[in-house]
Amino acid sequence: MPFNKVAIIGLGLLGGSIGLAVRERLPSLETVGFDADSDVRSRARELGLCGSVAEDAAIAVQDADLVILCVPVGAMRTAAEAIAPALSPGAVVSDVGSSKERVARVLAETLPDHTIIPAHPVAGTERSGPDAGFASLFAGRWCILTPPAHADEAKVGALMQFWRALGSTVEVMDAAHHDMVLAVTSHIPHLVAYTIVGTASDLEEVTRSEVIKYSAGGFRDFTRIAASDPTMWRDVFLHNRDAVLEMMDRFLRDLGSMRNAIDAGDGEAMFDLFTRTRAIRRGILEQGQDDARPDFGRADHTQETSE
Ligand SMILES: NC(=O)c1ccc[n+]([C@@H]2O[C@H](COP(=O)([O-])OP(=O)(O)OC[C@H]3O[C@@H](n4cnc5c(N)ncnc54)[C@H](O)[C@@H]3O)[C@@H](O)[C@H]2O)c1
Ligand SMILES: O=C(O)C(=O)C[C@]1(C(=O)O)C=C[C@@H](O)C=C1
Repeated sequence: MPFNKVAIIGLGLLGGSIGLAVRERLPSLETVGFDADSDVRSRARELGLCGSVAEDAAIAVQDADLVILCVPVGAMRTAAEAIAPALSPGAVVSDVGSSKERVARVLAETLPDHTIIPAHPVAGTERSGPDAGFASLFAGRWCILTPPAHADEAKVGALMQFWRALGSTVEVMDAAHHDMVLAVTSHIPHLVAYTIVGTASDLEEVTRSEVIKYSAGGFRDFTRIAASDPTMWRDVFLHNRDAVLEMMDRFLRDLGSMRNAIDAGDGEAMFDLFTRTRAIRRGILEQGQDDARPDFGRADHTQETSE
């Protein structure tokens, strides 16, 4: 492994999972963690998420050759400012933020003299906080790196090696392209889930108890997604604004077409779309990519919220 010491800033679902995965898969790699919330730092120590948990971000990154910012995308600047004075000159600074272009810009502005290689492990659950982390989160999942155009290739290769060691399949992508793809595959689906659950709970005829009572099927899947962390997702939509708006306009057009088909009794249009989307689902399953996260439902830490 090309790294000796990794500093993990932010010890929630992502940071905690990285710490646990390193302990399991790269036991010789030293891990130091930090979180801005003192309760999270205490809990991270109890859970052993990292080899040690520092009381200060600057102390955590001292002598680290890899620093991973695992904070909401809106907190990246504050987190980067806090580590700036103590970073080793040769350290690789990365992150796990769900949107990439603006985060990359913020990190480059805040840490102009350092190697920044943004990353996004496309792996998560609706849970957050230090108790949500688990070692197998990244196994068999994609991790997308979005290095700047003239990034040091050896350092990009080292970061790839790190994520592969945690079980991920690594892909390199342009940050703007990443943001467009993730807008449609992750960000808008979350927005749809938040909205449909909100709409259902707002309807006067459908009382909250009925929403819960009849949510055994498709709606229940939406409630899982809609239980995702509000801070994280507010920040994603504030940061990936342009790509989300572009993809949302397309989605709204397509939703409008479906509305027209229903209004006109055009069963053929509906049948065609539903047949096409069913084939997409089958294709995903044939590639061996189920929609369940690794071990989902088999261990306590991955069970649904509120159960
Ligand atoms: N949850 C997911 O499914 C998922 C998946 C992939 C990537 N991500 C990305 O990972 C990042 C972290 O998400 P998470 O799910 O682990 O969130 P989380 O809420 O579980 O953890 C975030 C932690 O960051 C801490 N924090 C906030 N500001 C800080 C600062 N300035 N310095 C130090 N610590 C700070 C918080 O106290 C919290 O403990 C986000 O950028 C998110 O977009 C999330
Ligand atoms: O499965 C879930 O609960 C997730 O929301 C995971 C998910 C996704 O949309 O795929 C959410 C945000 C991330 O940036 C990456 C993964």
